[in-house]
Amino acid sequence: MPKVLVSDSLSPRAVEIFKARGVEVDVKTGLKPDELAAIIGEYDGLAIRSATKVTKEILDVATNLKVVGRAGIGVDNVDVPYASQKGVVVMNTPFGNAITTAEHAIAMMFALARQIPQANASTHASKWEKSRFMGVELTGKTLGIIGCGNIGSIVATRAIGLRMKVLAFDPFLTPDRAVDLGVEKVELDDLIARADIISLHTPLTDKTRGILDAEAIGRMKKGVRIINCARGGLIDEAALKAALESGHVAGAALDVFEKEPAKDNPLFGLDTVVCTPHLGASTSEAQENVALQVAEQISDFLLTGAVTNALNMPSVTAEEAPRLRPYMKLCDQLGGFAGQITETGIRTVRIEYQGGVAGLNTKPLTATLLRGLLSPLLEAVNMVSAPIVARDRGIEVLETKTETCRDYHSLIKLEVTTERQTRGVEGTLFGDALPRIVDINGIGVEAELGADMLYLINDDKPGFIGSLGTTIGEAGINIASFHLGRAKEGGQAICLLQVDGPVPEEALAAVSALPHVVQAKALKF
Ligand SMILES: NC(=O)C1=CN([C@@H]2O[C@H](COP(=O)(O)OP(=O)(O)OC[C@H]3O[C@@H](n4cnc5c(N)ncnc54)[C@H](O)[C@@H]3O)[C@@H](O)[C@H]2O)C=CC1
Ligand SMILES: O=C(O)CCC(=O)C(=O)O
Repeated sequence: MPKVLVSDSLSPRAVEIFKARGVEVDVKTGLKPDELAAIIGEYDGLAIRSATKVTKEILDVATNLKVVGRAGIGVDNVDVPYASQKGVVVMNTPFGNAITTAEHAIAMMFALARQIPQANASTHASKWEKSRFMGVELTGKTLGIIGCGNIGSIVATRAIGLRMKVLAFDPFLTPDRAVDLGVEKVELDDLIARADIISLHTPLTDKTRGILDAEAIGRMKKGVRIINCARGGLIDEAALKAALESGHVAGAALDVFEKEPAKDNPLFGLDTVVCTPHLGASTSEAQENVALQVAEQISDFLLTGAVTNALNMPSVTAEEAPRLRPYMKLCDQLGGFAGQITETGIRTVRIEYQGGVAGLNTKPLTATLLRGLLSPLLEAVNMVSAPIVARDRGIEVLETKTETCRDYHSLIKLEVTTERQTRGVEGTLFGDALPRIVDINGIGVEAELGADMLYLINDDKPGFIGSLGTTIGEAGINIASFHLGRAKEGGQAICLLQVDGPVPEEALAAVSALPHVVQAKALKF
């Protein structure tokens, strides 16, 4: 039974779901990094919010970990590239808390416009300062949204409902989507110069870090108000403080801070600043949504192999997973075969899916082929990291799909071009379940791959098979199955032998030394 750790406070629904799905679950919140490191090795899955930091150090000792599920959107508390290297799938729940967070941004906008928190504190203090809290009306004001994805676009539609004019800066926002939303798509400089209120809704990346720095703030309208319910590092806090103190910025509403938990921050104590402790996602509805989703996603992955909302792996639905499984086995074998007979640097990998398989989700199949191909050549490559490793090494991966297939229901062709040559291997499924290699370098075979194989390229000469059998027999190796193929009579031939155990080096050397042998390799699957 797979075992999951819930290390941040999640709705109890998550635990109920894990248990109902047959996943063992422990809840241990508030762990220090060394405490998490001491126990993480026991778990197959980890369910988190933002408090747990899934660092390199944690991933290095997470020897059984297969999946990290973030009950929420931002995964900046997870070292995703390193998790990919380690083969750990990282998932989030991209929609579960979007409405709630957008509503928080709108609430912050009202809080700023009418100074509600300050007026509330003053009234509680029996001051009745009616003339101190002169607000601004939102109707007719211009809201500039930076990052118009899930949350930004919900904020936009709510703001339009408030009769505001909405500008959006987002390089990935299409003009059609902007029209559908009713926003004006603009460049950042334009937004900064025109907005009365600016609300941030981008992830924190190298490009967005400090997107509102001293220079950007300096170019804003005097009296601008700024809302940040996304991530702390998006605003230069020192620059914001200076602009608030000079009166250039009239107010800021911040849910997120450069350093969290924010117990001590340069902006604390300023009368023009409204703060909440990263509450954007904190409604019972959103927490229920994300807990439920993350528990389902983690359980699906651990129990069925279905992949939903992963940041570092192609999606596989629960329906697809059982159909893909035999093809994944075939891809593993095709990739592993090609990888083990490849000796020089790979330049190009061509994958062709023919027939029925072309209609399936082939992304996980390609990831499996690449894993199989690269595993014999590189250490610790897995399905998650293989496509990244291939790209980083400049290996061109070309994928084509053809719905027709001449001889089989489905055929997967893998062709690998190295510095020296191009080699190909093709495979199919018998009875929709049993992987078979049907072609190696243009020579037809029909081979089932076992754990230990002996692969030979030889000249097609009389007596060769006999001498091969004798040599192998003398080495004490039992042959389980024997597959032959040749290009033409007397031409180049291949032998693929399934043997009962690893082929010792001396036996391989004896086979290699036989007359007519061009190449001999011991393969493992
Ligand atoms: N305060 C809180 O509790 C919460 C905060 N968040 C934060 O909100 C962020 C946004 O969430 P979603 O809208 O769901 O994400 P999303 O991925 O749907 O939208 C983000 C948008 O930012 C855009 N973007 C990326 N780089 C940009 C750049 N350089 N300039 C302008 N736009 C850029 C993207 O194209 C995308 O449309 C999350 O990354 C997370 O950090 C999310 C949930 C709760
Ligand atoms: O889990 C939380 O409270 C924070 C939510 C958040 O920041 C996110 O989903 O990105």
